[in-house]
Amino acid sequence: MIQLSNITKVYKTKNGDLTAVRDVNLTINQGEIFGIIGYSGAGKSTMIRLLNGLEKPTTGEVIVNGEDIAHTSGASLRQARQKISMIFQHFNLLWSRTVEENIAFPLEIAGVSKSERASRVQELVELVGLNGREKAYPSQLSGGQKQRVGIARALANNPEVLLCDEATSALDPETTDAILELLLNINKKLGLTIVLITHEMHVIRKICHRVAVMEAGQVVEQGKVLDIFQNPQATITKNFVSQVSDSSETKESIEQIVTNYPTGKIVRVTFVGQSTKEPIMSQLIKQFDVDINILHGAISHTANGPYGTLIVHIDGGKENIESALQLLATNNIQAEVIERG
Ligand SMILES: Nc1ncnc2c1ncn2[C@@H]1O[C@H](COP(=O)(O)OP(=O)(O)OP(=O)(O)O)[C@@H](O)[C@H]1O
Repeated sequence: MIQLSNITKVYKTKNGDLTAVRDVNLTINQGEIFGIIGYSGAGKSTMIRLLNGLEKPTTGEVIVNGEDIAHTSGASLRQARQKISMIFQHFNLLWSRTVEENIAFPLEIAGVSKSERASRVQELVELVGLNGREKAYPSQLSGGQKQRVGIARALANNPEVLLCDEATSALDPETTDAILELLLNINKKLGLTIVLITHEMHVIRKICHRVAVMEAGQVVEQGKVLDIFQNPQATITKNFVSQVSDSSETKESIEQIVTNYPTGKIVRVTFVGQSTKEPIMSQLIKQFDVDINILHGAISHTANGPYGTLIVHIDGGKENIESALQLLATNNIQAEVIERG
């Protein structure tokens, strides 16, 4: 559906060349929700602008729907871009137009007749849950409702790809979840391919099927969201994962236990699928004569399925602890030592 091959983007600035994106290769499949996560300056906005042809790569190819966006211009670029829609952090609504007039705007530009426009707008209003708010102006809407207008407007001309530029970053946590649910429903209902950029791992966990992690213009890690949560490789990915896995209380209790119990190891154990059903902890205690103290436990849900995390303090003889960790590994259970006593 979307193929980025060897993409590099260099901006010419008055201080010299600045490489915003460096040698990126990505494939995004039809109908998937793909997330790009990174801190500020990582190159996410540049990536999204490359996907809709607002920026041209310095080298490389951007294929969307069979069309080489990077090497197309004029009428054929405009035509290709009709199939690529976008929603924004600050909604970018027309403030002097009502909800229904905002949604109708791209239909007017596309030359859709007045009666067709009216029925399409009503369909979209229902799809995004704005019934009864058709005549309201953006200033009379909550942030979540404004983003619903943004989504309806983006879907008006039946795009094949929806790009989301930090679409929930200006919203409170509850509204963020409601908007993410809406995007997930739209993806399922319409089979729409969604590409989103964010700096929040919560967004990735909640709706994305796959994710690419960007740092200093490069994709340092990519894969299925469940795999990335279970077994993050790069340091930056581990930081993002701990954003949603470890509460501040857990961090405090880890610090406390390290002070109080200077021996043993603190280990984050991640269970997926069948492994959640095995009584593995009691097996470790019996078999290796170790003490296990549970510090934190949680089940998290991703678009690929649930996974469970336990943070435990394992104490006992050095060799026994090693053997216990070994047993987890042979059972295909991820165990990461996060602190050594
Ligand atoms: N038009 C431009 N001209 C020059 N440099 C740019 C331009 N756009 C982005 N950059 C630079 O490219 C790098 C990547 O920026 P980009 O906006 O893509 O990152 P980002 O991950 O989206 O960060 P943010 O969330 O802060 O926007 C930054 O160093 C930025 O200053």
